Amino acid sequence: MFTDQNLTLMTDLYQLTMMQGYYHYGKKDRTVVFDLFYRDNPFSAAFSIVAGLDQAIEYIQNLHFSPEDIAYLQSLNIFEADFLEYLKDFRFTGDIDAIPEGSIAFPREPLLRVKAPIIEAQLIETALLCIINHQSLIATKASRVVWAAKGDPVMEFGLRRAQGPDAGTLGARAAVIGGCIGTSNVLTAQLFDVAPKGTHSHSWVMSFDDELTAFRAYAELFPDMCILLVDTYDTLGSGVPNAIKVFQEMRDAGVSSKMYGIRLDSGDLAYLSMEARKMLDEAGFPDAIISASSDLDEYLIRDLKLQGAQISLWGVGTRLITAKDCPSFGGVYKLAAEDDGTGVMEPKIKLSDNAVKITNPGVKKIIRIYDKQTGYLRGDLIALEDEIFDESQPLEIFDPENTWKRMRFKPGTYTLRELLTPIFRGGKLVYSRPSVMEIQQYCKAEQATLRPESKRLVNAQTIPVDLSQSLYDLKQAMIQKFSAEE
Ligand SMILES: Nc1ncnc2c1ncn2[C@@H]1O[C@H](COP(=O)(O)OP(=O)(O)OP(=O)(O)O)[C@@H](O)[C@H]1O
Ligand SMILES: O=P(O)(O)OC[C@H]1O[C@H](OP(=O)(O)OP(=O)(O)O)[C@H](O)[C@@H]1O
Ligand SMILES: O=C(O)c1cccnc1
Repeated sequence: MFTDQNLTLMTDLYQLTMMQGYYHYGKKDRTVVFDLFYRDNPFSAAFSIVAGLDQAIEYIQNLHFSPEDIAYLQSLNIFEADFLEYLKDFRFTGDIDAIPEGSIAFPREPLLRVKAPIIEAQLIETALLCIINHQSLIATKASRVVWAAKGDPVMEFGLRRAQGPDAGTLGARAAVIGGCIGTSNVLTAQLFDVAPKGTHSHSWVMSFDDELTAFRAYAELFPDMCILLVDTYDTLGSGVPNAIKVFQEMRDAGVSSKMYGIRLDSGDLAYLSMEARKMLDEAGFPDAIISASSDLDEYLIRDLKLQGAQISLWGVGTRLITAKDCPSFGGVYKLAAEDDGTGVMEPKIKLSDNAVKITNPGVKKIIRIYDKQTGYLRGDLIALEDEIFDESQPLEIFDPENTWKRMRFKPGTYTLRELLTPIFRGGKLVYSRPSVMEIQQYCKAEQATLRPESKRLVNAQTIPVDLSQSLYDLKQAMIQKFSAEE
C-alpha cells in the first residue's frame, strides 16, 4: 500500500466525526492553521532528519472520497446524508508549507504548516503524522548509523524484519535519505531510483555439496558484485580460505572484479575481520572488501571500530528499519490559528501544566541562523510569519524557558535562512519534488552544518531553538489571558 493510492479513509474516525460536526454547524470553511511538530528528538539525539514529504504530497494529491468510500461511511449510519453528498467533491484546496526532506530539524519547529478550511485540515492530520513520523524516525536513525560508520558505506538490509511492507519499503527510502548507499529492498530501489545492494545468504552455501563449489558458482555468475558469505561453517577455517581460493581462480582466469570480498554475519566481528584482513592481504587481495552484518546499529559499529575491526562495508537491518531503541517519532499536529471571521488569523494556544507542552500560537516561520565564517548552524528562531529579520542588523535571541540565556550576533557574522517552503497553494502543488538521491545529497550538506559535538551518539550538544520576541510576548500574553479566565 503506497501513498499514490487513495488513502482518504486512512484516518482516525474522530477526524470524520469532527468533519461532520464542522459541516453540520456551518463552520467547515473557516480557515485554520495547523502545525505539525515534535517535542523531543528520538534516540536522545540533538537533531532529527525530516523525511516523508514526498509521500505526504502524493497523499494530498490523491485525497478524495471514492463512491466505495462514501458507501462505506454511509453503512456506518453515523453520518448525515448532506455531509456524505458533500464528500463526493471533497478535495484539498489549502496551502501547505514544509521543511524540505533531508533537512535538520529541532523540537517544536513546524515541520509542516497547513492553512486550509478546517474540514480539510482536520482530515489530513492522521495520515500526515503517520507518514512524516515514520520516515523522519528512520532517516534520523540512518544518519546516526552512517555517522558511526565514519565514511564507510552502509547498506540497508531490514525489509524482512520491518513492521510490514510499507515500513520496509518507505523505511528503506528514508534510510537512503539518511545516508545509506542503497538497500537490499528491490522495490524501494525501483520505486525511488536508488541502488539495489546485496550479497548472498547461507542457504546459497547450504544448497551446494560444499562451500567452495557454492562460492565458485556465485563468482562465475556475479564477478562484479562478488561478496561471499564466509560464516556458514567455519569462518577462518574454511570460509575465508575458500573465498581466497575463488578470488585466486578469478585472477588466474583474468577476471577483474569491480567489487569482491567477504561478508561476516556472526561471531566476534572485530576479531574475525582482523584475522580475515590478514589472510586476504597475505594472499594478495588487499582490495578485497570485508563487510559485516549481524544485528548492528550505530553503537556496535562505533564499538567495533574502536576495537580495530577491519570492516569497510556495513549491512544494517533490524535495528535500523525498526528504530529498535526508539520506536516512535512523537510528531503532533496542533491548531495554531483560526480566521476570526474577518480574514484575520487569530492565534490559538493549547495550555498545559507541563510548560513544554504549551503550544506556540500564531502563524509562524522558522529562521535558521548560521555562522557566516564557518557555515555552522548556531540556532533556530521560531518567529511570526510577518516578522522581518535583516542580516545587516544585530540579532539577539534568547531561550524562552530561561530568558537570561542570550546569544548576540553582530552584522556580518551571521546569515539567515527561512526553512518553511511553499508546497501547495490553493490545493495546487507548487513545489518541484527532488529525487531521493538529491535529497540524500542535500541531507549530507545539512549534516555538515552541525558541529561534531551535536552529532555525538550520547550527550550530544543541543542547539538553541528560541522564540522571537514578538512570538514570546504573544505566547505569554495568551497564557496570562487564559490562566486568568480559569
Ligand atoms: N567484537 C564485538 N564487539 C561487540 N559486539 C559484537 C562483536 N562482534 C559481534 N558483536 C555483536 O554481538 C551480537 C552477536 O550476537 P550473538 O553472539 O548472539 O550472535 P552471532 O555471533 O551473530 O551468532 P549466531 O548468528 O550464530 O547466533 C551481534 O549484535 C553482533 O553485532
Ligand atoms: O542482522 P540485521 O541487521 O537484521 O541484518 C539483516 C540480517 O538478515 C540476514 O539474516 P537472516 O538470518 O535473516 O538470513 P540469512 O540466512 O541470509 O543469514 C542477514 O544475514 C543479516 O544478518
Ligand atoms: O544481501 C544481503 O547480504 C542481505 C540482504 C538482506 C538481509 N541480509 C543480508
